[in-house]
Parts: sequence; C-alpha cells; structure tokens
Amino acid sequence: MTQHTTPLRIATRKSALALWQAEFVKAELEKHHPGLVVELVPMTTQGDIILDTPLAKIGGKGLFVKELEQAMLDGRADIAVHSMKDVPVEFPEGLELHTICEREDPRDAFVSNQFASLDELPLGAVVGTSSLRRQCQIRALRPDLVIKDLRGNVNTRLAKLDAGEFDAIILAAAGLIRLAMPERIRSYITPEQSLPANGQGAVGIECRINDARTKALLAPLEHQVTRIRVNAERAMNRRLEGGCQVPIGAYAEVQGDEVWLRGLVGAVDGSQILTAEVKGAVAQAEQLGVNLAETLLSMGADTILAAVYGAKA
Ligand SMILES: NCc1[nH]cc(CCC(=O)O)c1CC(=O)O
Repeated sequence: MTQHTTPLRIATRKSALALWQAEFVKAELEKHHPGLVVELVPMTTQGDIILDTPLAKIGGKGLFVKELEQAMLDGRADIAVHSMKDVPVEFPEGLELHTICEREDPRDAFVSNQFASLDELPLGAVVGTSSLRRQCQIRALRPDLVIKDLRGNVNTRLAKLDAGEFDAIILAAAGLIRLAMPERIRSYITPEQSLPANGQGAVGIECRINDARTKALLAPLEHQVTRIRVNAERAMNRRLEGGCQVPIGAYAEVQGDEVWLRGLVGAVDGSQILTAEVKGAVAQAEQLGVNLAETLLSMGADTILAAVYGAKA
C-alpha cells in the first residue's frame, strides 16, 4: 500500500455548496486512497464580498476563484474544487483544470411555494433569477412574467423566495440535490424549454500543472462521459467568447459513440433566441462545440453578444 505522509489540501469557498463539493472530493479521495489525509482550507473570495451588485456588472465569475488559485500557486493548498459552470475558460499560468467528476442532474429547477411549474404561473408573476441565460429563455417562453434580479448563495435565494419577494425562482437542480433539499424542486425545466449553462451540475478540480503527486491522486475521480459533454459545451462557449455572465446555453449528451450538442444565444429581453444543434463523433467533441458556435455566429449571435458586452462596458 502507498504511504501518504503529507495531507492534501483543498482550497474552498465557504458557501454551503462550495463546502459540499469540497467535502465530496475529500470523501472520494479518501475512499480511493486509504490512509490519505485530506484537509479543507476555507477562504473568502471577492465574489463573496461584493454581493449587492449584479454579477454581469462586476466582471463575472473570475472573482470567485482568484483567491483559491493564488493559494495553490503559493503552495497553501493543492487543489480547488469548482462548479464547472463557474470556471472561467482560461487558467493562470501554472494551473490547470485536471479532473472532471461525474455530473449531477444538469437541469434547471422551478422552485416555488405556490406554483408547480412555469406553465402554472399566473399572468405577470414575479420570477427571480440573476442569470441572463435563464432570463432570456424564460422571457421567450412567457413574455408576461416579471423577471427580478436574485443574487446570493442557494440558501439566501431560497430565503428571499420564502419571504415573498418572488412567486418563483429558478435554480440549478444540482445545487438543491447536493444541499439535501430535493423537495424544493417543484418541477424540472427541460432542455427543450431552456438550455442549461455549459458545465452545469459537474464538479471540476484544478491543480498545479507540475504537481505529479496530486494528479496521480486525482486520477480515479475522472469521469469520461462527463468530460466529453463538458468539453463540447465549453468549447462552444469559448468560441463565442462567453467568458463571464452571458445569455448562452449549451447542453451535450452522449449517445453511444455520438455527441449531441445543443446551443443557444439569446437577447436578454427574450426578443430574439437563436438555437442550433450538431451531432458527431465523441472524439470530435471540442470541434463540434466550435462548429456549433460558428453556426450560431453566422445566424446573428455576434450582433446579440456585441449588444450584451456593450451594455456591460
Ligand atoms: N452560479 C452559482 C452556481 N454555481 C453552481 C450552481 C449549482 C450547481 C452546479 O451547477 O454544479 C449554482 C447555483 C445555481 O445556479 O442555482
């Protein structure tokens, strides 16, 4: 048996979901490597501090990972665990996204104390979400609904719903399942109604590129089918330069040796929604993502995205 002398340290945010994900990876590592000691290094990020400004205005997701990455570069931690949908496409020099774990349910969830589904919401009901992607797709389905900004971690968002600020809110099903609140999911929003974000429901692990010991320890946590799906989705986003908060949906499924990738770019007000899909060999997953992005761009996604980025600047 291998001797494990030094503990492996996980840099993590302190939100319930981040801690769940870190604990999950810790448990997986300890299961695969008996004797290994895994420690959590909890930290606060800029994104956790600036909670009152819409994400799209403050430069997006990078704010949630910078401190974790610095800790790895400084040797204060060895890995960071991320929700794949929050991981920027680029990594700082010396770090890489090394492992993608098996995906939880990737769908969005409809959450409400009074209504069972989007269809049952009365005319003009108030729906909470801070995601431009969810906003534009819900507006396209139900132009009568009033969409209100909703930020904070999962528990904060649920508390705002319970306080009566919204008739319903939209959250990732994965978050509610992981936090042991599946009963909060009144219904699932199907990919046909609204495409999830790239990487939604998948957990990824970042580490130092030159850290062979950590990489060997992470190897059993890799999930091949999830990687193929997330690679296709992220390649589409990358080609669209959808680095931060953008009205882009991407969803891949693997059927046998084929990938089926669906993509969407929408105007935030729901006035225009472009959708396209592509099928091809698993080995071509990333190329399929790029191709689908180019199809969407040729359909007019470039104009829509330029308007979104222009509004932010
Ligand atoms: N943007 C925040 C975020 N990042 C990951 C999840 C859920 C879990 C996941 O997608 O892996 C959530 C909450 C949500 O969107 O409701």
